[in-house]
Amino acid sequence: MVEEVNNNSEKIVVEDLDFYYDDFQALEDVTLRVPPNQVTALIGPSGCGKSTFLRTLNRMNDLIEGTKVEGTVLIDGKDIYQEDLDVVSLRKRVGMVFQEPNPFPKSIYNNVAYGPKAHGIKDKAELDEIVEESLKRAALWDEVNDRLDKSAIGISGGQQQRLCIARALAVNPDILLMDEPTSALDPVATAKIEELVEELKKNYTVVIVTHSMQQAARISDHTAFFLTGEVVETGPTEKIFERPEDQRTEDYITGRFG
Ligand SMILES: Nc1ncnc2c1ncn2[C@@H]1O[C@H](COP(=O)(O)OP(=O)(O)OP(=O)(O)O)[C@@H](O)[C@H]1O
Repeated sequence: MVEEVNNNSEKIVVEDLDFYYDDFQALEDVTLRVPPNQVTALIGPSGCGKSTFLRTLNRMNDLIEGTKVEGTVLIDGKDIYQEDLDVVSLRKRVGMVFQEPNPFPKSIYNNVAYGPKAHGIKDKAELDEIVEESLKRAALWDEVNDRLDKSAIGISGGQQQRLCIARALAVNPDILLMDEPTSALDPVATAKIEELVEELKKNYTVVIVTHSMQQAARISDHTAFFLTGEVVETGPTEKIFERPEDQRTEDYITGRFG
């Protein structure tokens, strides 16, 4: 089912996307629109292609040998799979946060400053400002501003995950991809990340994979339900959860399978 949309208002437009790991087809004919400054949740049973799909949005799958993509992914109307596209700047614009917090074994400051430095920013005052602003946006500044030179490995898992979010924000993306960002966290740390996601959508377009339907219902505006590599249904989260059109969506959200 394809939702009626106004193309001009879409941040990401995916049309007829197929994806292969060698001979195995992991995504089939995926068509999906992601609206700007909203949270879009990808839900569905394990192995249905959510993470694979997420990684097609910043070409992270290119790093896996033997993979093949067919179809179209437009970001702000531009095809991100066109041959001469600069993948480094694509990944700068489309940041990513993973399931396990994965800070670098460096100081808190250098975790956040790493990306801007790699992109050529050398001025200390400018870096200081980026680090502070990114940590504030990731709702971590108040907890770590007195120990920026301490190792990122010494902070809690929830703080590490917010640090990874700050690290992604430091290179000024406009889209943030989150692959089950709370699955390794306790309920308190999870609640903080969920609150943060709500806040982030004011400035960023967020696409989040989650195993938790409660989480999708709490924090997303749009939801796409994936099943064996296909998008079965997509639409406003409230509609998907309260009035799904496809029986398979209903079965999944009511816990009848998956
Ligand atoms: N690097 C890879 N090489 C080969 N097959 C892969 C690879 N990564 C994923 N797959 C396969 O592609 C399919 C989709 O996997 P994917 O991780 O995208 O699903 P998912 O919905 O995100 O699952 P989960 O919720 O368990 O993370 C699965 O059958 C998986 O085994």
